[in-house]
Amino acid sequence: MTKLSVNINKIATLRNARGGNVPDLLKVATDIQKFGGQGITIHPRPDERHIRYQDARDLKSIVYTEYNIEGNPEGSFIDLVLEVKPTQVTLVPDAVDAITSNAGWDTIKHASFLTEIVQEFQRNGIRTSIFVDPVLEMIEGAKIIGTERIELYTEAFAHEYGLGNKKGIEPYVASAVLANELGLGINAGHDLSLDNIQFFNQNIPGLLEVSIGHALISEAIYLGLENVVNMYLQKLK
Ligand SMILES: CC(=O)[C@@H](O)[C@H](O)COP(=O)(O)O
Ligand SMILES: NCC(=O)COP(=O)(O)O
Repeated sequence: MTKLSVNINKIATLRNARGGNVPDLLKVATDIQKFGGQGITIHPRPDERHIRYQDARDLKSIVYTEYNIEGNPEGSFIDLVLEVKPTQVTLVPDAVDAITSNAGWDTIKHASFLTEIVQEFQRNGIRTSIFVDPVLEMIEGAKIIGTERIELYTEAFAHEYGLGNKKGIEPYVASAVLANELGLGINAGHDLSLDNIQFFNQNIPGLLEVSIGHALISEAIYLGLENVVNMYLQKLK
């Protein structure tokens, strides 16, 4: 079964809106795991617009499932991840001012940089994943870098699926087939939702983990967090 890792960035967004501790991020992370969530994902950005670096530290003792920290591997982010030592680090080529993640790595152009970073995290017992577009050359480049996993950037799939075009899955299927042949673990994320997750999961061979945040937290406003987590788990069977 594909594991569900819930990205709690947007809980932190709501919390930060009033400067206090409501909603309590640590309680939400605890409850998500109690409801059956198999991982917690955070994406601390340099401006700490939602997840703060201290949240990453505080969550370490709370997350007993899989702990995934995503971000652009620059100075303070690297130090934070090496300090916290999560289950997994997902490397994302985000610009500092990006409203959200909007591209995968060029694993050919940045091969030497990413190889060095991946080896540093692996030496510290942290599983690595590289955020990539569903482009075969990028998958091959990720293998050469030596990462254990890739994360397929699923915005394009979600957009096409929302327009009724199921063919948008095709590059992801081809990428997954190649990743399986190369022995790369496959994660996926960005704009996945209750609407599109079952079709995606049913069509991607070897999918290990999906990380879902924006849609899931938004859906929980109407359906309740425990109910939504279980709806995703049912669709991921
Ligand atoms: C890499 C990825 O797709 C997610 O981490 C996404 O970037 C969520 O970030 P925001 O919650 O800041 O949109
Ligand atoms: N890696 C994707 C993630 O963590 C959540 O992305 P989204 O569901 O908030 O778009």
